[in-house]
Amino acid sequence: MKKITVLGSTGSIGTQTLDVVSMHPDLYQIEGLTAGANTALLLEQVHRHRPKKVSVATRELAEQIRELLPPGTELYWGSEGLVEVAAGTEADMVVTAVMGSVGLPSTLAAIEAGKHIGLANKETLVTAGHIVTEKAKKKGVRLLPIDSEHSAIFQCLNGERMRDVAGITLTASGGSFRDLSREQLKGVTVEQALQHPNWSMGAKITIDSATMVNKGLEVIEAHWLFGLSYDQIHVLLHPESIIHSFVEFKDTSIIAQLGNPDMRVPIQYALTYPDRMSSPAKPLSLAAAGSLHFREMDYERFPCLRLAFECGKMGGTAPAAFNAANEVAVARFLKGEISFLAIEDIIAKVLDRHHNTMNPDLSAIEACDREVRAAAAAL
Ligand SMILES: NC(=O)C1=CN([C@@H]2O[C@H](COP(=O)(O)OP(=O)(O)OC[C@H]3O[C@@H](n4cnc5c(N)ncnc54)[C@H](OP(=O)(O)O)[C@@H]3O)[C@@H](O)[C@H]2O)C=CC1
Ligand SMILES: CC(=O)[C@@H](O)[C@H](O)COP(=O)(O)O
Ligand SMILES: [Mn+2]
Repeated sequence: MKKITVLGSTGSIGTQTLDVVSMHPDLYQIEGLTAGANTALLLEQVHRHRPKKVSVATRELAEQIRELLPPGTELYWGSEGLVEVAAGTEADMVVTAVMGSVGLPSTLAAIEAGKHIGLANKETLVTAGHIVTEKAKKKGVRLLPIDSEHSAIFQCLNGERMRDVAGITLTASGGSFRDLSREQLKGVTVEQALQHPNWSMGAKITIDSATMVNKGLEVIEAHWLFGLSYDQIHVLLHPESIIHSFVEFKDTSIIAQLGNPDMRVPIQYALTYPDRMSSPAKPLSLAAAGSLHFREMDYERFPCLRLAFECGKMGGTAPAAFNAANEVAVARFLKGEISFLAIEDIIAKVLDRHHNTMNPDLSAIEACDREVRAAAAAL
């Protein structure tokens, strides 16, 4: 019986992780769960999966649910609560499915405690990739990718030698506004931005897909996960999201991973690795798909992707600054405070003013995150 903790169990990845766990009750047991503010869903999950420890975003929320928990369930809150649930149970694996850089300290704590990581929270590697990967190596824990593109690359690399790899290509759907010109982007609404063509995901990542920030974060995530240089990482527009990504080898052979867009597949693979099990996902019929399409990435149309590559190559605190500016700008867009195109403006302005610190430790990254958030909120 594998023991699993899910950080962010009430979100899109979190609920799908619990779906996978529920399909295999003989294989998995839930040790810990955390939510932000959705206490109603957390309570349902707690009564179903009986974790030993749970956490919510604030003390107030914790007090609201204290009496409603099954006897013996330990209750925590805030960032310390996340860390306690991440590190303080007997879990073998922690699935990191919280949204944003708030996931960093708990992921580090889980690694420090020797837990294997099912990594959905890409912001963790973007902000502190050098620290997270070094700690994972030192502790001998696996960083098993859940992000669909990285799971695809991980699967394509299975049994291969990294020295034989020429490069990898991450596919990008283009997001909700793939076929709109920059002129047409001026009038788009939050509701339109939240209509992803292929995937049903949390609000923040759906907006990130439309700005192509998501692919930018994924490029940096891939750099750290697979130890590849930025010149070996490419992005290709693929509207159908059926080829999830591919690896090109030195002999020109390409190995790709394909499937209908369904996150339960990469989530389950992270849980079962190196085994595979049957899945409720709809099998892919290439005959039914008929044709797949590809386009070169247009970096003028999607400038955030270019910025992400630049920040990745720069290193230091630049990727953390890129990420924090984006988190604030997206939250402001979702609240209706700024336009869609202002997300890019805010990121670009923040980066223009950013003083890069090379090889930052955790406190330098946290300071950068705080400073950039304040700057991005004021723009
Ligand atoms: N959704 C997807 O298909 C994919 C997601 N990812 C990545 O996975 C991560 C999660 O994405 P997704 O599931 O879409 O996001 P959601 O917004 O759907 O869920 C986020 C989760 O984090 C919790 N949360 C949010 N803020 C806080 C906080 N301050 N403290 C504690 N918990 C908090 C939420 O709690 P609550 O809802 O209770 O407030 C929720 O459980 C992101 O990093 C994303 O980039 C990667 C690939 C695919
Ligand atoms: C499902 C998943 O992994 C998302 O990160 C997805 O990649 C978003 O799609 P695009 O960013 O390609 O629009
Ligand atoms: Mn992805």
